[in-house]
Amino acid sequence: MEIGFLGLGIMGKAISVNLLRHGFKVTVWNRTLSKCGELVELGASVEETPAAVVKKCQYTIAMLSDPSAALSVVFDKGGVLEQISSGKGYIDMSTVDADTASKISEAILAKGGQFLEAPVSGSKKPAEDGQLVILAAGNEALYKEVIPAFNVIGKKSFYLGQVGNGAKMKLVVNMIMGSMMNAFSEGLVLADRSGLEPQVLLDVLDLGGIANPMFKLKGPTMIGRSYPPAFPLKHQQKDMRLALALGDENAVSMPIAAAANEAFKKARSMGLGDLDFSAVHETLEALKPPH
Ligand SMILES: NC(=O)C1=CN([C@@H]2O[C@H](COP(=O)(O)OP(=O)(O)OC[C@H]3O[C@@H](n4cnc5c(N)ncnc54)[C@H](OP(=O)(O)O)[C@@H]3O)[C@@H](O)[C@H]2O)C=CC1
Ligand SMILES: O=CCCC(=O)O
Repeated sequence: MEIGFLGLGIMGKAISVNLLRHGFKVTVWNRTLSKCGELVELGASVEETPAAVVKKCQYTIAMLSDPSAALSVVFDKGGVLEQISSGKGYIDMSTVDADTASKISEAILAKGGQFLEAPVSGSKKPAEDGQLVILAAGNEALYKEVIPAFNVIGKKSFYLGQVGNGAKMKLVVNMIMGSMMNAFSEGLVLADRSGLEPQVLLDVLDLGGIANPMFKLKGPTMIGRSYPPAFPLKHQQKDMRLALALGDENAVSMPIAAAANEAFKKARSMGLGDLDFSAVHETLEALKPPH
């Protein structure tokens, strides 16, 4: 199966490498074209525009930063719409809102193409290891056709029905995750300031009912105040913002998510947007060195 891949950031690169490793032919494009070099060394082909990738491949996957990037790659000059046609499938794995997914879907369908949104749960390491959770919605026939690729990319795929449901599910999950990360940060600081060993707190948490892979993975680096980016904080804040807008549309009050969003915004204002989202820890006053 020949797959086109648009967007070689943290996730796009990891997913493309994994597809190549499993014998898929992959043709890549990235806005900053120089980032394609590493993939070429591993056997990928490169094209100079998203349109050229779509022209060459029956199926094209995109993994882009946010709604504006996802729209630009489809609608701008040299974009996906110029070459999408009957018999071609476009699969957008970027985390966006339901409106963005619907706009893209309508445009692709109007050109005779097939569309699937397929945001993912899981970060850099699960992407490298093919252990993502895929939240697909849209054209069910296309979903079935690309299952061989999804089986390599993820450990489980969900088909969620109409376009928009994938985006909504992903935003709900990340809203919970962003809120948890803030509570966890406060807990680490509270333990430290009240004379407890944060590492012992991690051990206690890991044995109880709120044990989870995120605390286990991020806890030790947060204690060391190191935040190498796996999931960039600017993207987590984008997801909180989009989840809050979904809450707004549905009249769901979300005071905890709103507070978490403020903390991520504050972290961005401190210049921490490109670090891992666990860097929200740095917003806590108690962590800062005394003046
Ligand atoms: N990292 C993670 O753990 C996870 C991320 N996600 C989601 O996946 C998506 C990608 O995340 P991630 O790989 O971490 O992000 P990165 O910031 O590492 O990569 C973003 C990608 O989008 C491209 N891009 C940005 N703006 C534009 C634009 N205007 N036009 C064309 N391309 C553009 C970048 O190109 P360039 O190289 O030129 O800047 C790059 O390829 C996001 O929606 C994120 O929320 C989902 C699950 C986990
Ligand atoms: O959108 C990013 C999700 C990160 C994760 O699930 O660990």
